[in-house]
Amino acid sequence: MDKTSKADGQQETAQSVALLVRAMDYSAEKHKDQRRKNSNKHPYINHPVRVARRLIDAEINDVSIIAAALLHDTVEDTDATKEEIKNLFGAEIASIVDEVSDDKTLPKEVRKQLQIQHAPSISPQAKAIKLADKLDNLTELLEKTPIGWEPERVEQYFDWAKAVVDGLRGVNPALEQQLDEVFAKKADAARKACSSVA
Ligand SMILES: Nc1nc2c(ncn2[C@@H]2O[C@H](COP(=O)(O)OP(=O)(O)O)[C@@H](OP(=O)(O)OP(=O)(O)O)[C@H]2O)c(=O)[nH]1
Ligand SMILES: [Mn+2]
Repeated sequence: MDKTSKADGQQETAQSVALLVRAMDYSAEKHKDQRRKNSNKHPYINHPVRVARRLIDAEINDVSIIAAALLHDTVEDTDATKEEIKNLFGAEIASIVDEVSDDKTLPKEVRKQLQIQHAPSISPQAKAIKLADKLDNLTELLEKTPIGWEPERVEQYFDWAKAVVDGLRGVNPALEQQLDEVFAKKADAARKACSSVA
């Protein structure tokens, strides 16, 4: 590698690191008063950071995808707007965040149905984030039930998430395999619960 391309590479790395730190800082600030819904009540920011880490573990290293993963719940769940994300992080990241954001002005039933409907046609970048998001929520759900969720609601979330995930398949075998393991564990737990009743 000659001197110029080495310097270019270092500058690119510095820009990527800066972008990721700015995305993490923005997300932490926006989610600062939110907690996860289960009895651990961990800070909400743990979830977007874990989603980003799950993508890295699945060998997805694209800076725009990782930044969008860190930001993925800001527009849906805080006062962040698509315009602000675009101004701060650029059109590509804003577009991915938009693709993974539910429109919270719509009734819940409609939002959930739209996720199933849209899953097959969103971009591969958005599909990867949604796979990691569902993997994280389902893994947490297997371990601990959110406060106030009856077993029936947990069942419904698993069934709905499976329908969304099936529409997202084809972008990352590692994430899909981990999701299949979670679905298998859930089915196993349900079988055991059934046989202990019988
Ligand atoms: N499993 C789990 N989920 C929790 C917890 N705390 C907060 N959540 C969030 O709750 C959402 C799922 O709950 P729902 O009641 O179905 O969704 P809603 O927020 O859209 O109404 C997920 O949002 P999301 O990330 O936007 O994903 P999704 O709704 O698109 O799946 C998830 O991140 C927790 O302790 N455990
Ligand atoms: Mn999420």
